[in-house]
Amino acid sequence: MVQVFSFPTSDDVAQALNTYLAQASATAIATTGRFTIAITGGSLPATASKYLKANKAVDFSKWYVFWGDERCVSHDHDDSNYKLVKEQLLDHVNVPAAQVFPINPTLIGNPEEAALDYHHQLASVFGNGGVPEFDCVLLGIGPDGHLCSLFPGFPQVKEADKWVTSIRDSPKPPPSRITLTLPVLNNAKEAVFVVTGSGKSEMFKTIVEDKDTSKPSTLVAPKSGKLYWFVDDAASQHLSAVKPSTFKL
Ligand SMILES: O=C1O[C@H](COP(=O)(O)O)[C@@H](O)[C@H](O)[C@H]1O
Repeated sequence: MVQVFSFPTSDDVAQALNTYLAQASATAIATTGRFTIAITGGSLPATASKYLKANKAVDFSKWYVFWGDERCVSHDHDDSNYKLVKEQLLDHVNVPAAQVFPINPTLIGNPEEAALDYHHQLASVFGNGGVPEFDCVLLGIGPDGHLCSLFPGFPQVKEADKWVTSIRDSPKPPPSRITLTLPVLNNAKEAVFVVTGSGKSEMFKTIVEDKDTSKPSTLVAPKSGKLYWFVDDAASQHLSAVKPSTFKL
């Protein structure tokens, strides 16, 4: 079930995400005792965390936090997606340090090794038996239609076996990165995109309505069928055939 939820403002998106994530977390914890989530960088962490970080009903002690992609920089670098999520969310909530899985900072000079290490970090939580099954992957889109560090026309988009891959020539700086692959993203129980602002409105339509498969974001199609788009009206302004749904859980 693909659903687009469009809200008047980005603040409304932040409030709805708080509601959604609180419920998704509670459901997963009631079922499995934990909530596993992959979070990306860019503009998403601020929107997703705005209300969530103060939500006392969420049991963050049961969260296991991974990154959808990471730039090969130190943890305190301004380009670090870890730093971003730490400052926006993790510094404000009680996720145990042992349940937070950033890139190994000793391997940032070697993206291939860092990707392999990240595979092992995933395996330490999900086991080696099969593709990790996140409760939720929280994703953004780039203006070119990329997601995570899967860029249009780059071979990483076609990766069919590895859970984590690397890139040394990212068209968006910094050039060296690691990223979860589509097999992992599409094995998530729920995939949630967040898009705000008019700047991405054309690309949002290209992905959701035109289904342009040259854009990596179009290729996110969880086997579970649960794909949600949380967007503001500025981002959804060009939709015509796709009608946003009323948000309710
Ligand atoms: O480089 C990246 O870009 C995308 C999109 O970022 P945004 O700033 O356009 O929202 C992001 O999802 C990804 O994690 C990041 O590494």
